[in-house]
Amino acid sequence: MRPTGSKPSLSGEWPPRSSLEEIESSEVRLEEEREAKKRNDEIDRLIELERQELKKRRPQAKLLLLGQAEAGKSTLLKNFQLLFAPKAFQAETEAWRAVIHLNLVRAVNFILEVFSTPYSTESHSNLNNRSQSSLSNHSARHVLSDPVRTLRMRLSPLRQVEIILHGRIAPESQPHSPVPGSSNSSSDDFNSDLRSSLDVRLFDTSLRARAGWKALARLKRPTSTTQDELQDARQVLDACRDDIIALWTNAIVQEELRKRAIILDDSYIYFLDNAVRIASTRYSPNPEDILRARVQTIGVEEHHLVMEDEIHPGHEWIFYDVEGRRGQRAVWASFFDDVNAMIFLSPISNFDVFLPEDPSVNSMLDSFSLWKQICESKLLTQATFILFLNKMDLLQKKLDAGIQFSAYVPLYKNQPNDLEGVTLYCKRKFHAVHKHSSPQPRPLHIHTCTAIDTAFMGGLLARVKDAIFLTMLRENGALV
Ligand SMILES: Nc1nc2c(ncn2[C@@H]2O[C@H](COP(=O)(O)OP(=O)(O)OP(=O)(O)O)[C@@H](O)[C@H]2O)c(=O)[nH]1
Ligand SMILES: [Mg+2]
Repeated sequence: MRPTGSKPSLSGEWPPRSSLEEIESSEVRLEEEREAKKRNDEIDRLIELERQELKKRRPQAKLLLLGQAEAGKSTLLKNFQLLFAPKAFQAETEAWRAVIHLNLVRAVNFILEVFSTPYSTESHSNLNNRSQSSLSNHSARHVLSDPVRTLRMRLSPLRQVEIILHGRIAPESQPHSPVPGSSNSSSDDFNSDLRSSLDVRLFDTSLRARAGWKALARLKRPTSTTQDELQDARQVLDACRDDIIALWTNAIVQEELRKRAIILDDSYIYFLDNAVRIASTRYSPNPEDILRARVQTIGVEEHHLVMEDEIHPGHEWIFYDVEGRRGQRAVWASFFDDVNAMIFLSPISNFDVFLPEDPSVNSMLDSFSLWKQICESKLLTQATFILFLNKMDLLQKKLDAGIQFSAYVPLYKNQPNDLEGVTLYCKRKFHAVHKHSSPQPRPLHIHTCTAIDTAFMGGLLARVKDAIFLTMLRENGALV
């Protein structure tokens, strides 16, 4: 390129000196421009590299799992793990084996306890006067036939098995006498009095373990004593297999449980029904067994789920899984900041159940009022709300058995006592509460589900995952 504005020199030099200087300086400038471009290209390269790195690391999502006790929060979390981090889920199988064994042993010991303890007014004397008088009237109902007495003796080593397994999973707490059940909602005086007393005992004695129990259970090198103890416990359980089945299928036992209005938790029935497989020393849990295993959450647990699927590998979702009991709910709010999605579980099959922690409160009404409080929270205005109406399988069973939804939810009077009608009523109710209680409009997704049904949950959670990613993209401004 010719330097502009150069004139011939009077001294006759060509090119004139000033032009030479100009040419030199323009070359310097060109060189500087080349350097600057190189630097810019390098900066662009680094920015692109960083962008690629960021893309690889991907943003984290923060999700809250809320709802009353036994709503299925931890079970839903297991479903997320099973679907999106199957290798991590598989790695925990061994830890779950001990919990499932403990669940089974507690169910058996509970039945044995029902048959060994006559009803007593003393242990329930502080509940209420009505139940005290009623229980004392019926204390003579204690029945123990010979075959059951023999089974009780033969199964007595399971007490020790329970202590060993409990020490492995929840060493910080003492094993309680097991009460893995509740009683039905019959209006009969005796049954309803018994129900309130048993529900209180259930509340006091469910298996509670701190978040670290899995790590404890899968310690790489347990001491040889622990190893031997566990091995012994498994062998005792295996040796008791036939007797467990004999107890569970015994007509007198079933009749007595029915007479006493005791309905075992659905999960404990499942483990007892599958005792032949579970009590075997060769037993390895399958996904449904793990979803059925019950460990009550203590406080608020943080779980990191790193996606293993091909679409979002390495994405990290941080779940906050809370303890649902009434007395624990005050601490939830301290986890409400920067939440991407709030997932609320309502076990709608519980329409005829009363809270173990407060037998005067109907579980479904408690769920509605808890939902209202959460919707009202100003801290959660940015979060997407996802509501799961859970335990549809149990709802279906109850309606099929003729239990009237309207007997517990009077507003439902004169409407069909079927799954469709009841579900629609609940959906509308939750939707209306959300609409009227939220400080500002916010997305709400409502799903019905059965959290122990892996096939059903697979399709549902794939859609839920997409909805959460979409929310995150919108929040990050990537989608308008
Ligand atoms: N039948 C049936 N059982 C379910 C369903 N969802 C959960 N469960 C069982 O219900 C029990 C309680 O579930 P969890 O997930 O432990 O309940 P949670 O909400 O975490 O309860 P807390 O930790 O006490 O607050 C477990 O034994 C589950 O296997 C369901 O849809 N159907
Ligand atoms: Mg839980």
